[in-house]
Amino acid sequence: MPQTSPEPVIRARGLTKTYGAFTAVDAIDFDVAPGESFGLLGPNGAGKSTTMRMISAVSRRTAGELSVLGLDPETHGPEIRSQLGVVPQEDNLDTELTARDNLVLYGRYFGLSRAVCRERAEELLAFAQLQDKAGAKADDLSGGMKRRLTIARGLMNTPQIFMLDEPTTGLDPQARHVLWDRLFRLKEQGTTLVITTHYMDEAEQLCDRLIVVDKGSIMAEGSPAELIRRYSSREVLEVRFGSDRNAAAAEEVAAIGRLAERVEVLPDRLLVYTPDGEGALERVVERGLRPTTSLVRRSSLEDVFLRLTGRSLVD
Ligand SMILES: Nc1ncnc2c1ncn2[C@@H]1O[C@H](COP(=O)(O)OP(=O)(O)OP(=O)(O)O)[C@@H](O)[C@H]1O
Repeated sequence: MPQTSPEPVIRARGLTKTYGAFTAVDAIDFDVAPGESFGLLGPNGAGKSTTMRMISAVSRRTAGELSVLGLDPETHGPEIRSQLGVVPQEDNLDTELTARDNLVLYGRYFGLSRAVCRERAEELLAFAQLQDKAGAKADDLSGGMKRRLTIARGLMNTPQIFMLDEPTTGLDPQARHVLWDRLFRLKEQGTTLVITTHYMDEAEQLCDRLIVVDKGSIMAEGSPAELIRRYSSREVLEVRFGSDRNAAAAEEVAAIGRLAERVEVLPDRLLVYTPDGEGALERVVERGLRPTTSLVRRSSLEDVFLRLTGRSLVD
């Protein structure tokens, strides 16, 4: 029997948003399958939040088609919003309320009974590892805890699609890992996740598939591994020669035959894209070039972004 792919839970065709003469989202096409963890990866201003707001039925599209759970956000905003969980870029908790009351009150907005809200709040406090903070004012929680509480709050209505705008921006590495672990659990439970991020490692950790967006357009689409395969080499040799020597060294490195698929010159180092980083380093050294430091690593989404846009995504 031919395999039929499931109906997408989000379908965008020619989706566009303009603000006056400025085009923030420029005719983008994408589908999100049920249970998928889908990412929008791009720098600040790429149009990620604007796209999220159109999906969440809080901002109207200017042109194109958009369907969320089979419904048009233009005409079915309330129905769509009741099925979505939303974690905005900035935490907007009620700072004077306790962690528990933030959850209960939010559940009440969705028309859930007080008893259901209380039960669900306890479950989600446990999920967010905040049981011992249940009675603490939201304002007194750390940044990572506030973020976990915002995530718990977004799950109060047991959403079919969970939308997270830059979930870990501003958090320290440990807090980010705790949060990734929680999101990974949701993914395992089959919740569809839509995540925007400008962190490559976050996209690699959490997303089954992603679109790389820049200036309102989609530059590439695929799984992290596919994108790396398609747009980068297997390994990258990073060499530094000192800032005044990098450009000259780049020409010499590029001149070494069959050494590299591509050489990128960054202000502080050269990136040599090659199937064999150690071998490439040996040949650089054989040529009498003496880098001050060298490092061989696997290609990452950062390399994909650099290839696609000519710019580095790191702020
Ligand atoms: N209400 C608005 N009026 C005018 N321009 C806007 C408005 N909202 C967003 N923009 C512009 O649209 C572009 C895309 O913004 P958007 O917030 O979607 O980007 P982003 O990729 O989410 O980046 P960030 O992570 O900084 O939010 C930006 O140039 C932004 O200044």
